Amino acid sequence: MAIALKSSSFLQLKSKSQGHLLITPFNSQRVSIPSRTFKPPMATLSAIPSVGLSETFARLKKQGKVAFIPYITAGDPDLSTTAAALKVLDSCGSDIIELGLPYSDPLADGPVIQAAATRALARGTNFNAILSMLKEVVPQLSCPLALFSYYNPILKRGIDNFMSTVKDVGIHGLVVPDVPLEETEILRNEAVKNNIELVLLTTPTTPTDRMKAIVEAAEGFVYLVSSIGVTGARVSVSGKVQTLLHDIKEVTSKPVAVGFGISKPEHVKQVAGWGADGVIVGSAIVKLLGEAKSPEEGLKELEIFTKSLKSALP
Ligand SMILES: O=P(O)(O)OCC(O)[C@@H](O)c1c[nH]c2ccccc12
Repeated sequence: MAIALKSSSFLQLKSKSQGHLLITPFNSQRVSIPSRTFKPPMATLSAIPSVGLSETFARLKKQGKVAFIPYITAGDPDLSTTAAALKVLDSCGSDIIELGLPYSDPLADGPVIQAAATRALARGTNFNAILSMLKEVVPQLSCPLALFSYYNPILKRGIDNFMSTVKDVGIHGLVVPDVPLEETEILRNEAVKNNIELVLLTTPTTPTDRMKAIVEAAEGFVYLVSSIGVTGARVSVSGKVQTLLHDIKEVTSKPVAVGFGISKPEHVKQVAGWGADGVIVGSAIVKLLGEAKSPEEGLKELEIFTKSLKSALP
């Protein structure tokens, strides 16, 4: 299964020196997939934040604001710290939180998130435990949650089963980095049934026609990967992002959030200034939580860091 998935990945991954991975788009064939209008979850889920990703972006846009979207890996350093971290991120003004399911073969991740996933799995973090944690914590959050998962764990559970299960714990969005656009239809069909928005990614090397098809099919927001390679903090954000944002915005009015390598308030400010609707920060936060002397220390540092990133945004 893993080999078949790799060969058909949306992000084709090529080995590079020093074990790094280069991400290039899979192919340039254009496929037209109808987009849909997001419907908010039913009132019966009133305990759970009922505002989805697109609605969150729409609200922020009216206020002239840019979404702050932190990413953390579930189970690192342990699930109770993840639960506490979700609450800290929420109370410090995160607009959407991206929560990663730890996976043993995280192809698009750099050393920091790979290590976080390894630690989480080594502690025995599994899907059911993550679901139980979410069931308790999501009703206490005011911002929506997007789950990040590689395709294999979703397939393993059955796509329909996976979607209805995560919907039941209040998940609003899904990011799957290794599904080619051509294979997203089945995922989207199940996502639609469960009011889950399927976020799609475009990279600096995605050909224009393919970018247009991705943007057309994306829900919630378009994830613009800022640079080729794997996740991880970088010294600066490539100036190319400004042009890429411009190109995407010429073909869509859907919100665009930029991620990969964004790790400082200056980066966040710069990307917002270039017209992004949202900014995603992963590795810098994951590192801080994973390398803290204790979970308590990590949560304190998380609060300070999140506030500094958030306050750099309009
Ligand atoms: O870690 P970074 O460089 O800040 O990048 C965002 C990020 O962590 C998150 O969106 C993400 C984690 N793993 C991924 C794999 C592919 C695409 C995106 C991701």
